[in-house]
Amino acid sequence: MTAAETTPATDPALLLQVDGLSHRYPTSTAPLPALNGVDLAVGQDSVTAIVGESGCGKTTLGRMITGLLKPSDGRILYQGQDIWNLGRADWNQYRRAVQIVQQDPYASLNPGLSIRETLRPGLLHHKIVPRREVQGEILRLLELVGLDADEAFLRRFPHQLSGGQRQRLAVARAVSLRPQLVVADEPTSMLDVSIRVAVLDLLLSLRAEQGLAYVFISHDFGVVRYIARGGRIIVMFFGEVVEDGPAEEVIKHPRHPYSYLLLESIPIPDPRTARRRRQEIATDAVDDLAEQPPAEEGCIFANRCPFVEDACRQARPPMAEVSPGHRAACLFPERVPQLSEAIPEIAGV
Ligand SMILES: Nc1ncnc2c1ncn2[C@@H]1O[C@H](COP(=O)(O)OP(=O)(O)OP(=O)(O)O)[C@@H](O)[C@H]1O
Repeated sequence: MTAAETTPATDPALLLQVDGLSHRYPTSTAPLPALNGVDLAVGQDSVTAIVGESGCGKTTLGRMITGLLKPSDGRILYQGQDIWNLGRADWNQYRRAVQIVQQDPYASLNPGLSIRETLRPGLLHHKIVPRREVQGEILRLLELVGLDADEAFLRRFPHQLSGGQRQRLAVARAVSLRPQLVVADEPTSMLDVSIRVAVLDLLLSLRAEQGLAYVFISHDFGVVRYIARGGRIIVMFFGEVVEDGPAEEVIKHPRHPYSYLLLESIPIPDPRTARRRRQEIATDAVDDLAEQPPAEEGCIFANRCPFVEDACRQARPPMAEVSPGHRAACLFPERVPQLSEAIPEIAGV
């Protein structure tokens, strides 16, 4: 390994560092740029929420953090080590320490495996507990995630579970390997609102009990607000990070026009308030990433920005500090107005 590949993370509280990450998917025509120069840092025992519209690259980023997809450019440093330069033993250790919970528990659980068979192989393969204790550990995990911890339940198959139970099982499988970081990719977006809150509460309680860090991916600022309290929010647009700051600050006082418009477009249950909300630019589908403007053509959000100036079309604005620990890629962050209303905790509740 070169010195750069083994550079230790400067902050000992830092678990994971993403450094200039870019990805282009090969297509039959030109490569499709899905991520462009993404930086982020994840502290031990922290919550980092990644929010943005569909297609902005959130899942691509999550899969890369989990080691499921190799970036075209950039590095992912785990405890200071580039994960793509790890030896076999360290790589196995990384794949255990960083787990993913995906959006669709129907797709992520093998329908042919019972609950016992879903949880058992990982415990054995990674020698989490001695073989004779595996059964007890499976029952402990089921109890931990709020499922029935009994023999009859262990024999059930995913199709015999409700959507919420299936997602609890997916969470149990992720935490069974005693990870340090869980990437949760829209883990509640396919669940009913009532069940959604219960699963979010489960994730929060597991974090407190097990000292887990989360990278939580969502398009829903209400959900992000609930889960990321005390953590950070990273807003992505068009494959790039446009804002990164303490969760409460980003939600109460966004400093990038895209974050502002995303927050302003959240539906409010009160119809009188709802009428006042703006439902424009940010709610459009994200543009075709193949059309992403090159850096020399200015700000990535310029064509939709209500506050755009000529200067914004000269070069891509760099991420710049707008207040301590809060950065935005905007030349005029002071023009972003205050939100018209505080957003509800979870949209629709
Ligand atoms: N395997 C693939 N091959 C080609 N293009 C892909 C592939 N996976 C994703 N993309 C494209 O890359 C871009 C980013 O996709 P990604 O799934 O990371 O975004 P996202 O923000 O997670 O969106 P969603 O919430 O809809 O999943 C999109 O334009 C998507 O169509």
